[in-house]
Amino acid sequence: SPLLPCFRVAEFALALKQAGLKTCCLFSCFSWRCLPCPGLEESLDRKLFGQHLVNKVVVKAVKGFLNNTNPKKPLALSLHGWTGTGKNFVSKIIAESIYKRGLKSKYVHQFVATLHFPHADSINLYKDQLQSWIRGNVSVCPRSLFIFDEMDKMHAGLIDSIKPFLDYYELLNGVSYRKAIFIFLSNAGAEKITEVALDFWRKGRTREDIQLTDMQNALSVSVFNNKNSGFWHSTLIDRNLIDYFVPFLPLEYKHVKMCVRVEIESRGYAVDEDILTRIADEMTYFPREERIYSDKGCKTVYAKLDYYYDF
Ligand SMILES: Nc1ncnc2c1ncn2[C@@H]1O[C@H](COP(=O)(O)OP(=O)(O)OP(=O)(O)O)[C@@H](O)[C@H]1O
Repeated sequence: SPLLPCFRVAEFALALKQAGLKTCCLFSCFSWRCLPCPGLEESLDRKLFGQHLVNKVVVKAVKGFLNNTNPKKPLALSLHGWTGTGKNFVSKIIAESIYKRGLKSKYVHQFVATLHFPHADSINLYKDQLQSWIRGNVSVCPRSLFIFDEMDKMHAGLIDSIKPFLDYYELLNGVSYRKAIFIFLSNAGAEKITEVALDFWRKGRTREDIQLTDMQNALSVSVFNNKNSGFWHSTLIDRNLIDYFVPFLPLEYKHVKMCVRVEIESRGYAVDEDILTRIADEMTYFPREERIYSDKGCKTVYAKLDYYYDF
């Protein structure tokens, strides 16, 4: 039965409790979903539009990692793409597939570069704080998830301070980081991704023909060489500590319409096709001649909805 592992975990937890053992594992097991991530693939298929590469890589990476009882290093995913194409959205779906409380779980930790690390002259302080924060949280629960947003705005060098945690060490000062997951989000490489997508479009090939191999080398090089990427001179790439570069394609008119439809339905209103089209038409698209890709992805469609519907 697919529920069997759940019962096993519950039985195990109960046994530990009866034996008076209050361990982190006990708590973390209770707040996990059943492995291996039953909802991840289904959620991505249903909720994420126009990102066939993302579905493929994320499911493979996360499921594979969670199924491995003895990983040699923590999982490090680097999500790249244009604004509003779903990077935060996918992080949320991953968190929800692992932890019952999703992003609200106490084992999920989010950092936003401009919010948490705003001052260049405090970089040494941030390095210390970040290291002790990660160390503290992984000591409490090895299955912790760390999400770093706006990596392209992160001061060069800061991210290097977490390098030891991403590496292949069995233990660092008595703590193993091998079961943790690190997700980095950034706009770096978005131009390169768009270039590849546009090239396919101009050649009359479908978007779904784009393969990971069309993207990955180009992406890693462009991110590495971009001084503003936050990964610049970063030993994370240098030492191959990023397991997967995940490219988010720019969203087209039809995807914007899908986002609007979902939002109207989620607010419990009947979909008015006319309003839906008008909202999608109001978004701006690039490049200037072809006008294929939404320059804000799906990001601002929700605000536009408020204007048309009297919610
Ligand atoms: N590919 C997509 N499929 C379905 N919904 C999407 C997609 N992309 C974006 N959205 C919707 O738009 C919202 C904003 O997207 P999100 O915050 O994930 O963008 P982002 O790529 O993280 O942008 P930024 O780079 O500006 O942080 C999401 O919460 C989601 O509702």
